[in-house]
Amino acid sequence: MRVDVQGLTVRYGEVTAVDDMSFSLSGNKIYGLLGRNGSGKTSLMSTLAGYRKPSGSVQLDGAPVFENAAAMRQVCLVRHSADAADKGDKVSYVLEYGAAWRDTWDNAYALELVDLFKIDLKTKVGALSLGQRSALGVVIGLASRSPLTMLDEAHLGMDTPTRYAFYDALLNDFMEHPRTIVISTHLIEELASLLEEVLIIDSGRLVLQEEADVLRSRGTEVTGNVSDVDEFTAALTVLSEKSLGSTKAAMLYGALDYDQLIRARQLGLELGPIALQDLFVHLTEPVGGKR
Ligand SMILES: Nc1ncnc2c1ncn2[C@@H]1O[C@H](COP(=O)(O)OP(=O)(O)OP(=O)(O)O)[C@@H](O)[C@H]1O
Repeated sequence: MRVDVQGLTVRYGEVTAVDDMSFSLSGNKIYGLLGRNGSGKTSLMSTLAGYRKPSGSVQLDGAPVFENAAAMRQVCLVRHSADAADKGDKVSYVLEYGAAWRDTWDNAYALELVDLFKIDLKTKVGALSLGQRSALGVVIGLASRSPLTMLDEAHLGMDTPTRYAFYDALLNDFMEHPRTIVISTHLIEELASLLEEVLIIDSGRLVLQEEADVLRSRGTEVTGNVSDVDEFTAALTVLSEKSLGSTKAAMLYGALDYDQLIRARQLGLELGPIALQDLFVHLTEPVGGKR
């Protein structure tokens, strides 16, 4: 599903959560929506899902989503820890409701995922742990097979093995059933390898939208002897550094030119792709104000 957003602003009284945002998603990719706390991710996704009237335009496959039942049936937004589900409902009822609402729902797959995440169908939502509630949200999100599926911090409270099971399920199902998936997360490195395109938002504004591989090529990780790395990076933009004994790794922002690549080789430095997380930290406003 294609998504077109034009001049979108979301305000809560004095607070501008989304500030004149415009972008398009060509579709059938896994998109990472990255942004610091309060940057506007949830406000943006709920507007894309048609939950709030947009100031500006939000179109899904060329049609406005707000007050458009047919378009809204094509969308599944899973907020963290399945908080939209009624705590008194049994898991089995939540799945039935999911099935009734979505034409693309795959019930056999939903049951497979419930089994994978070890969720008892007879348990009431309120009796599930935080991680189990999140897993239920993921079951709904994936089994819906919605042409636009948005997962907003869907991993909240999941332990590490469960999160990895979620990432595997997501990737496998996406390969078999390509669709537009938007994931917001603060665990950037864990999900980085799944993301094909990345949108970074900061204070309600789109900072960048780029293919994940292109984004990674905007920086370099340089590893070698502490003194060699220090010499090499002296005049460059260093995003972060890590030292272990006599070895140091520095994350650099900006592409290296030919002479710098030659110098790195002379010094015996190893060059590798930069971590998405370091780029993200660099591109968004630091905690406590401007750099
Ligand atoms: N219902 C609301 N009433 C008033 N202000 C709100 C409301 N919902 C969100 N906001 C404000 O809008 C801004 C964006 O919030 P939003 O939840 O969209 O950000 P987010 O990027 O999803 O944050 P997080 O990563 O912490 O979940 C914040 O300043 C927040 O305080």
